[in-house]
Amino acid sequence: MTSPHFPHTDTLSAELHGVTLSYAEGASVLNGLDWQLLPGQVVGLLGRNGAGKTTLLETLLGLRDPQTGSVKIFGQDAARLDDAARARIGYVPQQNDLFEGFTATQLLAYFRSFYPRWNESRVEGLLSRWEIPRDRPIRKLSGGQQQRLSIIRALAHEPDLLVLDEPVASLDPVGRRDFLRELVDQVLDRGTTVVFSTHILSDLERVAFNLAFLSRGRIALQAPLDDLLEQVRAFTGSVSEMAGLMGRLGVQPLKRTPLEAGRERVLARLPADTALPDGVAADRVNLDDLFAELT
Ligand SMILES: Nc1ncnc2c1ncn2[C@@H]1O[C@H](COP(=O)(O)OP(=O)(O)OP(=O)(O)O)[C@@H](O)[C@H]1O
Repeated sequence: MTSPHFPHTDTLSAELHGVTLSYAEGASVLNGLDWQLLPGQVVGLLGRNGAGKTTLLETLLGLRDPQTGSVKIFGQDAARLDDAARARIGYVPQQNDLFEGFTATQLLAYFRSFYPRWNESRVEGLLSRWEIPRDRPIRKLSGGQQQRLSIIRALAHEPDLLVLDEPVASLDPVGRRDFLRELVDQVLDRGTTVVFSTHILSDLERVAFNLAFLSRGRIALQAPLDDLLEQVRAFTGSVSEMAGLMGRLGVQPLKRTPLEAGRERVLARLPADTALPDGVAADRVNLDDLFAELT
């Protein structure tokens, strides 16, 4: 999603290589993870509870130090970003970190002072449209109002990289729709790179997202949602039939699930226009199936 008026850059928005991270008392959460975010890409990060999405997003932002590997944002070491690069990032954490004693007006005035770029008319528009009380202490706002304010703060300085950790968790369906519309506008207007984690799969289907599946500490697969729905198929048969079929099609299974009596279900991504051998039944999968099988 790029157009000629965006500043041209070949630099990756974010780049992680061989990233391993474990917490002091646990097994590794990220396990040799490689990941790239291209400029203008919109990526939905999917993973089960506890898979490590928050850990990954915090590591990507340089807020956590991995034990091994490298993390770069706009080509710079994420742990040592200069001020100019920092000002190009917007972040909505899972637990909002708004100063609770401030009002929305005070909070936004405070953050405005840090950023060379600040879109006041967008801020004003969103505050009104999302009906955020401006002069009440933030701790007295509802969870959804606080989350909206956190989103406004992250959009206000027109970031080039926007990272959102479960941004819609406490929004009602109308709030989620408004938020997604705003996100799409941001991407269309500015070519922003966006990555966000969510469990609400129907929201992902509303925008032409790339999906990244986090499983066992790695990005198991990243691809445009439309391509996945078009190309991924489920096959069922004996283990030997499935091995023969995958060989004939020249594809690696994405997931193998053992069934009774020596049979298995195999999920595979077929190149576009693959002709299936006669008599082979292939089921289409939906986003729920992909989430269940790939995370
Ligand atoms: N500060 C911490 N100290 C120790 N362990 C942690 C810490 N934060 C997370 N973990 C553990 O790391 C794993 C990954 O947690 P993380 O919050 O990154 O997952 P998640 O995919 O974001 O989960 P959810 O979908 O439930 O928000 C979990 O097993 C969690 O218990």
